[in-house]
Amino acid sequence: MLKITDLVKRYGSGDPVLKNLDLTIEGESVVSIIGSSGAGKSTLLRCINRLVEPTSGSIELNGTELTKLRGGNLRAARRKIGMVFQGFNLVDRLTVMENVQSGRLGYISTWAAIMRRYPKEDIRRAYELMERVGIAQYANTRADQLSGGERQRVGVVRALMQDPEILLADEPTASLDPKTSEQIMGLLRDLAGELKLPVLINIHNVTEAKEYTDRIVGMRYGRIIFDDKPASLDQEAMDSIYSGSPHADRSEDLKAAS
Ligand SMILES: Nc1ncnc2c1ncn2[C@@H]1O[C@H](COP(=O)(O)OP(=O)(O)OP(=O)(O)O)[C@@H](O)[C@H]1O
Repeated sequence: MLKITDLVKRYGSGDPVLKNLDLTIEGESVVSIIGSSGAGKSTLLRCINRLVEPTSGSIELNGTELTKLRGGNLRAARRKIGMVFQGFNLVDRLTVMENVQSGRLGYISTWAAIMRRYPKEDIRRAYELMERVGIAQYANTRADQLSGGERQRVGVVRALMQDPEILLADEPTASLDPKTSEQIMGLLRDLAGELKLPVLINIHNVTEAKEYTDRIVGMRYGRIIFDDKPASLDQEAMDSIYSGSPHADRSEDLKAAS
C-alpha cells in the first residue's frame, strides 16, 4: 500500500507546488493522475521515488517511510519502485537484454553487471517478461533499432525486472501514436492485475485515463480536487480540474489562511 500524508513540496523559496496532499493507493489498482500543466503531477511522482526531495509530510510504501531514508536504505527502497518514463530512458547503444537487465542493477554486483554476467534466474525472468510484452525476438537487438511502442515495452520490462512493489509511469504514452498508446495503457492495466501491482500513471490523455484506469485523481495546482471512479468524471469535474491558474489558486489559499 502507498500512503501519502500531508505532503508538501516547495522548490527553493517559491510557493508550494504540492499543498498538504493526502493519497492512499491499495492493492493492485491502476490510478491515473490528471491535471493541467504545472498542477504538480510529475513532482508528486518524483517525490515518491525521491528524485525530488519532499519538503514535509510522509510517504509510506508497504510500511516503510520513504521520506527519511538515506544511502543504502534509500537505494534499497528505490529498487522497489519501478519507473516508466515518457522518453523511455533506454541506453540506445545497448541491446534490449542489456537494457532490461539494468533493472537488476543494485541486486547484482557491479562487476557482474559490467561483464554482462547476468544470473541465470535473471535471464529466465527477462525472457518471461519480454515474451509477455512481445519483444523477446529483439533480445539481442540494439535499443535504437526499435519503434517507440517496442521501446516503451523495454522500459516496462526493465521496471518489472526490479521486482517492484509499485509501478510509477510519468506520461508513458505521450511520445506514442494513438494506437500504440492504447496498447501500452492496456498492457500496464493487464500487468497490474497479473502481477498484483499498484500502478500510478501521470497522464494528459483523459480518454485513456477513463478507459484504462480504475480510479482518477484530478490535481489542480498542488491539490487533489477529484478522486473517484472514471464514470464519475463528468463535465463539471473536468471544468473544475482544468480551470483556475496558479495565481488564482494562491489567492484562494491566502484568503483561506486569513
Ligand atoms: N526543478 C524545479 N525547480 C523549480 N520549479 C519546478 C521544478 N520542477 C517543477 N517545478 C514547478 O513546479 C510546478 C509543478 O510542476 P510539475 O512538472 O510537477 O507539473 P505537472 O503537472 O507534471 O506539469 P506537466 O503536465 O506540464 O508535466 C510548476 O510550476 C513547475 O514550474
